[in-house]
Amino acid sequence: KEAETQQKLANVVILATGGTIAGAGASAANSATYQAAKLGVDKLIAGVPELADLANVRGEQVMQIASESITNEDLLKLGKRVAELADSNDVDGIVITHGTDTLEETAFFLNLVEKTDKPIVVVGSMRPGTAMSADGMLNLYNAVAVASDKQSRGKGVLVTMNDEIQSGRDVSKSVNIKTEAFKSAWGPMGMVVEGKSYWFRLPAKRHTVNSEFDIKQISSLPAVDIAYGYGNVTDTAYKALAQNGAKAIIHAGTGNGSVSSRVVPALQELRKNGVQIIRSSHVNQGGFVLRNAEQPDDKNDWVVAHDLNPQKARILAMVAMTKTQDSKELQRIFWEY
Ligand SMILES: NC(=O)C[C@H](N)C(=O)O
Repeated sequence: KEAETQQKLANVVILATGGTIAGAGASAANSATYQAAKLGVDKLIAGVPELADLANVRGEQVMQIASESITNEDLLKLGKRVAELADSNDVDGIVITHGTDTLEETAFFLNLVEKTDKPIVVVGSMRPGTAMSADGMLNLYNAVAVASDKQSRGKGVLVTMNDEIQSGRDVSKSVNIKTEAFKSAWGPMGMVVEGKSYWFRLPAKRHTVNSEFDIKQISSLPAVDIAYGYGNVTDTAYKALAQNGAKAIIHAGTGNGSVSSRVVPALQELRKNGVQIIRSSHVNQGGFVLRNAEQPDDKNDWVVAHDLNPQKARILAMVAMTKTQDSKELQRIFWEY
């Protein structure tokens, strides 16, 4: 009988990378003061015995770090392991436990480069498992529920936080401390309640199987950095980033991705020297940057990130620049993904 149910259940692999979901604090009152990335994947799985009702779950520790310390090499390592698992016949879905600080970057990266329609779900928590009202257990349970559900196929990389199913492309950590931290300007795709998913919308942008990018073809990512726009800004950071080897600079601009008149000449000069300039917005939710609005992008040969926030624009620029150095191609990619 047991063997029969095991056969019916989906096979889900949990790839653990660290973060607060694997964190531990000194007391149950420590919801914000704790060390991230302490617990191994076996402990995470053992902490939620109900996972066994949803899927045949096994775990792998890919790394053990707080997500603010994730590097491009870590992204590639994780991405390549996800692709190997997605290719194997005995894997139906993949869950990645991850710190929340850069979770949106990893989720978007995987959304761009994994050539599979199998569910890939990235999940974290805002409180460590040792805290009162810890959110990791339920978030993980929901992630495994979504990853083992056939309905989740072909919807791009997903994120399950706070009972919601979000698109890995759109979602962003918009609040810290609170458990309702992850929001998308375009709304969640669905909800998970008691291990069952309820879907309401689909992503309109290219992803996974419809993406022109493939992790198997990517061996390194180019240097792309971000500089912040604010009152009284100077061009120092932009110039320093370029001097340090940045192939593209994401302008985390004010408002519509506007650029201070004190910075414009430096960006025009950098572009002439081959550095791509990509205008995005650092408004907290729902940045929306259009070509030639605020700045003459056609004349300057700059690119706009449209609705992608600066950290997501960095991910797309890196992936795109593994294939093209042409600013018009880059702009096409920014419209399509
Ligand atoms: N809530 C968290 O996971 C935050 C932690 N700093 C991390 O990103 O690893």
